[in-house]
Amino acid sequence: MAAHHAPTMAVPTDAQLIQAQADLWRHSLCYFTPMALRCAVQLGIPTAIHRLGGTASLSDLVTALSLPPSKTPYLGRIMRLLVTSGVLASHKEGIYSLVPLSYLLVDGVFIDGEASQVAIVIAATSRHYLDAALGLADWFKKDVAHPLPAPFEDVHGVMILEESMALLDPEADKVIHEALAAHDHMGIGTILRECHDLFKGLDSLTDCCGGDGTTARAIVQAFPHIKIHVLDLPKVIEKAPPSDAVNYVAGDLFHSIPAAQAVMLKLVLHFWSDEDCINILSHCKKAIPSREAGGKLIIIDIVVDPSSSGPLLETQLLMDVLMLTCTRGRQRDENDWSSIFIKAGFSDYKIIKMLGARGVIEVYP
Ligand SMILES: C[S@@+](CC[C@H](N)C(=O)[O-])C[C@H]1O[C@@H](n2cnc3c(N)ncnc32)[C@H](O)[C@@H]1O
Repeated sequence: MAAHHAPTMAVPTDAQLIQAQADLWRHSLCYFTPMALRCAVQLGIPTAIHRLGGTASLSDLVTALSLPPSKTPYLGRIMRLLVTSGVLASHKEGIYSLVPLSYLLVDGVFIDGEASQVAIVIAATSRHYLDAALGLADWFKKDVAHPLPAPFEDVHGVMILEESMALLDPEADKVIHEALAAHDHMGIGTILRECHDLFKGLDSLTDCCGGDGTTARAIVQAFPHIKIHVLDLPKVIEKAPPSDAVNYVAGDLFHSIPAAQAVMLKLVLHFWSDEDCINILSHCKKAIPSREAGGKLIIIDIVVDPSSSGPLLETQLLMDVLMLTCTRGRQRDENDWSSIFIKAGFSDYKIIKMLGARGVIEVYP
């Protein structure tokens, strides 16, 4: 018979139990916040508020969005949750306005290029993501041989961002790609303003997995003397807008990376396992000169800061569980980064700046 161990925690007091139950309700139901956000985006609420001059009452919104007037009180309840969770503001009872977050959900918003983040909301709250997350417990119980498929692959039988996903559900695949583009396009303007020295003095740069070249074109606009190569898969390069300013290279980062003084990996490594990252980083090392000759890698990715707390750490951890659920990659803290740099043969690195949840890291051969 199993030995009976005394519980290590004392029975909570009544006050603690009451609080615990309320907390449990919140933790079990807080998925309604992203659902309300999805609803607001699908109805076009941020765009409507913007077009109405920045503030709107419920009846303004019902009219602007051609909703049945009978739905007005129900809409008010969704709006109340969105205000409480910081997605919208309401400085005067019944009047709603945008906050920076909801400004990013206005159609056609332009900040250093197209900046709408609507696709991220739609992809992150899609059935494909939710079904993958619902499969987590079953995935944990399976003892599968390496390479371990992500829960997304386990549930859907296809890999996210691969051709197989496009064949399974072209519409969902399109949404996921749009979300990725929205995610990637944000930020280079800020990086150029906040980390100007990052590119100063470089004569050439390879943007490894540089997508359609949006980032590279922004860099070359700010630093016209830098010769930039953009490496990505042939299917991506084929669709990239023509540009005299950048040299597009269709290829595979596991095979060869165009030589340059610096190689940049922006939002790339979180997608790959440590083993793959070490392989990628070793290829990058071959593409750059010595540290004395100015050789370096520029990595822009989340740097989880376990010593922080609150919403920023929670965001980083949610992004990590997203990676766990949908990819074979992960988000890394400084120790994790340092370990893969050393294993790939680099001698040193420096976190140049943290920009929100992301860090800008220079890695030296
Ligand atoms: C998350 S996106 C990063 C885009 C870009 N760095 C940015 O920040 O805008 C990842 C990119 O990696 C590319 N990619 C995936 N596997 C690749 C491979 N084996 N070789 C080259 N590029 C690859 C994808 O096509 C995609 O454009």
